[in-house]
Formats: sequence, structure tokens, C-alpha cells
Amino acid sequence: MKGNIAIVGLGLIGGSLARAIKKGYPNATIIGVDDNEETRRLSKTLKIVEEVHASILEEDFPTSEIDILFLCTPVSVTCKILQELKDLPLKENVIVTDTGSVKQVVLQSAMPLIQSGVCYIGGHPMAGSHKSGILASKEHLFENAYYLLTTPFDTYYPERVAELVRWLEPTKAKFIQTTERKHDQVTALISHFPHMIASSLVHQVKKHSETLPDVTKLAAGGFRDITRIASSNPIMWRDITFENRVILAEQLDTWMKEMHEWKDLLLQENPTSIEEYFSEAKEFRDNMPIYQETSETPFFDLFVDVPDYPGVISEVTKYLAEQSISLTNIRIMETREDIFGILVITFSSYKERERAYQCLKQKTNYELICST
Ligand SMILES: NC(=O)c1ccc[n+]([C@@H]2O[C@H](COP(=O)([O-])OP(=O)(O)OC[C@H]3O[C@@H](n4cnc5c(N)ncnc54)[C@H](O)[C@@H]3O)[C@@H](O)[C@H]2O)c1
Ligand SMILES: O=C(O)C(=O)C[C@]1(C(=O)O)C=C[C@@H](O)C=C1
Repeated sequence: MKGNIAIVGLGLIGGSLARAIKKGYPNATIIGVDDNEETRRLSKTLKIVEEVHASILEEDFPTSEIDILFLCTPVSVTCKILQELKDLPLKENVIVTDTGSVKQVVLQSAMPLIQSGVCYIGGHPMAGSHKSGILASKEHLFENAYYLLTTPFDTYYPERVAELVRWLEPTKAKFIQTTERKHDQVTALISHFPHMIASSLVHQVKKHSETLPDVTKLAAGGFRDITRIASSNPIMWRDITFENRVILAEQLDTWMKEMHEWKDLLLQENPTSIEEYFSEAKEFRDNMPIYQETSETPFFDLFVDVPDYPGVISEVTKYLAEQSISLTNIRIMETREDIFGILVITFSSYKERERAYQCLKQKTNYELICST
């Protein structure tokens, strides 16, 4: 496909979209926008974009030639840019979309633009990382992930949504349409709320670290798994939690009730009730579709952040072979001077990948990330 794609915000998400679209549609022209000078330099050096600007308000930004405009900035910035766009001479058939993790507030900011006749479609790829910035971006980031689309009005959108999805096909994501409110409720539960809890667990350890200095040294697998996302970008999460504060405050009420129940459970001195609590949670989690083997997700990828030295692949495969763990594919994603190489190992079942995860966790200190 040919066309001019502008991506504002060349970080983890914008950079990953740029890489995927360029790979799928080499004839597309990717125009990047980022207010960070180093990001602009890197995105050109790594050939992620054809041209790069510091702002869409720059005189030479080709506003009227853009076919699809992606806003991949923190939500507060996205809202501000949506308001600025209203006064710019956009191409008649442009599609404006964003990747923000909250959707109601972004739609509100897009309303004047929509009312002036511009097609806006909300977007949110349900994949990411605690890492941010262009160097963390990857072409395959959204593979097999759900990509939520929110469209405020049905009337003129089906064919425009199809057009956007065609552009996004190289990401290999799975597209789902939903409403802004439903989006914000669901993502609050499975994404925003867990980030608040992860940060609060870290605060809990911090508070105790003065009296128990060894605590930070000894924190192992469990703490590491559940608090990985506490290392995410604070600016991004400030915007997300602030903008979804009403829904999150409601969910916090339910959570605090749950924590009080936990306290009762502990003080009841009835170990059976505690076991039942864990069993119920385990059963529900183990049966969640994302942890099941379905025809929709036949491949289970394990990303291993390996140091870039000769022999590292054979070291990893040796550990897996020792435990008779069979893999279906293995590839190195990127090896550059300034970042680690990412080894992508594919398994045909969730269980097999889980075994590999446990094996490599035990044998190495490499960072391990499972896709869906
Ligand atoms: N990180 C995730 O896991 C994830 C997943 C899905 C969606 N999102 C959403 O996608 C958006 C981008 O997140 P990210 O993880 O890529 O963040 P990031 O920090 O990696 O990238 C954001 C980029 O925007 C640039 N930027 C900031 N202000 C700007 C401005 N005024 N003008 C131009 N560029 C500006 C920054 O320099 C940076 O390069 C956010 O809205 C976030 O909610 C994030
Ligand atoms: O994997 C992570 O580190 C993420 O936080 C990714 C994650 C999530 O919560 O699942 C974060 C924000 C998004 O909007 C979508 C995905």
C-alpha cells in the first residue's frame, strides 16, 4: 500500500507501529514527529522514518498530505494535539487515530475535530512493556495482541475502520471494536488497576526497607513478576490513571473491601478458607482465554533479553534441551550496538512455554517476557 503515514510520538508504541507498517508496506512513507531531539536522531539513523519533525505545527510539516495520522504520545499530549489539529489544513480523507490507553477523555478532545468533519477512530493496542522510547520499539510488538478500536459514530465509519485496519495489518494484531466507556472499564480492571497495585507493593517494600534492610536484596521471582510493571514510564501512567480516575476509584473501593476480607480470612485462623481463596483465584486465572490453547493463538512466544555475545543461543537451547522442552522456532530479533538482542522462542503450547520460562528463570538472569 502507498500513502503518507504520520506518527506523532516515536516511542515504544509509535516506533513499533512505524517498524511494522514499513515492513508490511515498504512503499508507504513514514513521517515521524517527536519533541525529543535524540529520538528524532535515532529514528532517522535506524531508518524507522523517512523524515522527522519536532512538531506538527512546524512550517514544513506536510499536514495536507497525510493519509493516516497516528498519535502515540502520552494521553495528555494526545488530547492537546487533537485540539490543535482542528485548526490545521488536513487532507480531506485523512484518518486521525491514537493509541492512548484511555479512550473517553481522548474522544472528548477529538469532538471539535470530528464535528469539523474529520474521521477520528480511537485505537489501543493491548500490548506493550514497562520499557519506553524508540530503542524499546519492535516490529513484532503487537503480533497476536488485541488491538481495540473505538468509533464514536456508526454512520460513516465501517469503511474507514476497514481502511485503518488494512494499514495496521502488518502488526498481525487482532482487531476488536468497542465503546469508549466499555474500553475504559475493562482496561481499568486488567491494566490500569494492576499498575497501581504493582506500584503500591513497591511502596510497601520501600516503607519496610529501613527496618528490614535485606528486603530489597532478597526480593525474588514472585516480587519481580508482580512488580515488573512498576518500572513503567511514570508520565504515561500519571496520565492514564488520572484520566480514568473515576472508574479506578470505584474499582479501588471493591479492592479495599477484598483486602478487608483477606484480613478477616487471616485472623479467622482457618487455613482451609485461605486455601479455598487461593484455589478459586488459581482456577479462574488458569481458565482465562489468554492462558488457554486456542486456534486463535497457536503460537506462544517467549522473549529473552540476552546479552549480545557469541554462543548465547546455544547456551539457551542447551538449557531447554536438557529438560526436553521442545520449541517450534527460534530467532534473534535485533542486535545492535546500543541494545541487547532479543531472542524470540516459539512454542506450540502455553504449557511448554511455561516450562521454558521456569527453566530459563532458574538457569539464567536474562529478562523473560511472554507474549499473550
Ligand atoms: N507502553 C505501553 O505498554 C502502551 C501500550 C499501549 C498503548 N500505550 C499508549 O501509547 C501512548 C505512547 O506510549 P509509549 O509507551 O509509546 O510511550 P513512550 O514514552 O515510549 O513514547 C512517547 C513518545 O512521545 C514523545 N512525545 C512526548 N510529548 C510529545 C510532544 N508534545 N510532541 C511530540 N512527541 C512527544 C516522547 O518523546 C516519546 O518519544 C500512550 O498514550 C500510552 O498510553 C502504551
Ligand atoms: O506489559 C506491560 O508492561 C504493559 O504494561 C502493557 C500494557 C498492559 O497493562 O498490559 C500497558 C498499557 C497498555 O495500554 C496496554 C498494555
